[in-house]
Amino acid sequence: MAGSVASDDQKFCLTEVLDTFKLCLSENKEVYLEHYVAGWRGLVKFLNSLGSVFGFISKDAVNKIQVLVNYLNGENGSQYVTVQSMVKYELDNELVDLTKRGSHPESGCRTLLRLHRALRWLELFLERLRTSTEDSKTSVMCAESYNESLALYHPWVVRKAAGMAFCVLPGRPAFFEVMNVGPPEQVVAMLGEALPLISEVYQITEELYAQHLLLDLP
Ligand SMILES: CCCCCCCC/C=C\CCCCCCCC(=O)N[C@@H](COP(=O)(O)O)[C@H](O)/C=C/CCCCCCCCCCCCC
Repeated sequence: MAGSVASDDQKFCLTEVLDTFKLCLSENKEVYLEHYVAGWRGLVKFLNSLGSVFGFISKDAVNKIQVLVNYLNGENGSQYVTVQSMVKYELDNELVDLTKRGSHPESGCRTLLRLHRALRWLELFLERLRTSTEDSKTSVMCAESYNESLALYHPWVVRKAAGMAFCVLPGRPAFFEVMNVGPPEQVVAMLGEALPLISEVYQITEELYAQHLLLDLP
């Protein structure tokens, strides 16, 4: 099975990812960047356990996570505690390329936007997984979710490569096993718990970006 090659510290566990997404929201519904990137790190572990064909996707996600981690650990790290404070800081200090790529090609705002769009893919995919039946195909669920979300922002060549990678996704039983939660009923229950959290983080970020006209950052 694809997941068995992962060493223990690299082994994915959906429960851990769920825990990080639980920590993402502050009392006043701000999104903590530290936990947001930790959630993505957990998901990348899962992706890596599916094999090297997903390497180009994993690499892009890791690069983007690293950009945000560098901001968090950098001299202005206190401005990057929440997505809300990051947006305010970068906009107030003109650190975002708003219409075309220029002197800030890797702003926190545009980098997070790419992961934010991927979070929508995740939400759609997990909902399909949750409501799927034993004979549902993960490749089809993944492709449909991708076409409704991330694909809208990707050029043909990326869409093509992603489509080819989806074809080698393991079937639903093996996929559920890699999720490392337990029997299918437990996976479905866990997904039911995870989805509202992921949706809330997505919605809050979406509204913040819409309010500041940041949804189309180059
Ligand atoms: C809970 C268990 C089940 C779900 C586990 C899912 C694990 C997924 C982990 C990571 C997902 C990858 C996130 C990819 C972020 C892509 C960001 C992006 O759009 N990047 C493109 C644009 O970047 P810039 O050029 O503007 O800097 C970049 O061009 C992308 C390149 C790579 C291709 C991205 C394809 C994304 C497909 C997402 C589906 C992943 C398939 C996972 C299969 C389970």
